[in-house]
Amino acid sequence: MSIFPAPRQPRTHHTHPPTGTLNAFRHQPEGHAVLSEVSFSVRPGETVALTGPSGGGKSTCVQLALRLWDPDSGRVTLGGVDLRDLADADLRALVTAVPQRVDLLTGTIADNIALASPDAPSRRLRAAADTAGLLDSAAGLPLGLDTPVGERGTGLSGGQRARVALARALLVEPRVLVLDETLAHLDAHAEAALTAALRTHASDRITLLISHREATLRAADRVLELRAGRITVPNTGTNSTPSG
Ligand SMILES: Nc1ncnc2c1ncn2[C@@H]1O[C@H](COP(=O)(O)OP(=O)(O)OP(=O)(O)O)[C@@H](O)[C@H]1O
Repeated sequence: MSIFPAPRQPRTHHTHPPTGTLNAFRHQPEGHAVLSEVSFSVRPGETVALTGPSGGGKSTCVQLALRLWDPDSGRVTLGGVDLRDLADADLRALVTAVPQRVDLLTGTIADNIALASPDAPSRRLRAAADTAGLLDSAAGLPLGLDTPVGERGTGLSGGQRARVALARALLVEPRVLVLDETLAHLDAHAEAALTAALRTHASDRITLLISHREATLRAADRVLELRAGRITVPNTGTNSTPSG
């Protein structure tokens, strides 16, 4: 699985990207192969949706991109660099996952977005909130970023919390944003709209998202279906040309 280019990598990685192939991954040495010969590349700016039946290996795939695990054979690369060769701190700065259940603290929505990037200028914070849809009337927050948040996020809906979590992740400016059904708390229309907004504001950020919803899959550049640990429908997005 190759994700490229990594930020601040020399341009040569664009022209000679190595192929990242995940030959096999098992959760336990004696267990069944959860992923087999999963090989795909994602280009800067692309939004790739992973879909497929339960147990197909979607979460495992994004967990490998976060290096929660290492493949048994094969490799996962970012900008041509094997994730195993990146320092943990570098990897954490490059690849950010939005958790399904985000911890919110007492304060305002702005305070909560800023948590991971306290020094970010307010204009960037506002832009992240805007992309996450928190400034839209549809977000249902008349006080916007000044909306008070109770302990552990009380007072906010699941969808609003998901948007705050997303804005917090965007403020970090990761090169790879991972959404493992994070937006499932939103209704189908809102999830698709947010996916489309993320794609519009992607610049060279890569988004890997897991979703089952048709509208969201249509909003992605490319859809990969994982069944029993294999990609069964590679490169069949509705919006894109095939990736190299
Ligand atoms: N920590 C683990 N230890 C052992 N097996 C695991 C572990 N996590 C996942 N598995 C197994 O790996 C396979 C793939 O799981 P994974 O969560 O990646 O699938 P998924 O496509 O994301 O499914 P879902 O849509 O239900 O979340 C399943 O057979 C699952 O039981």
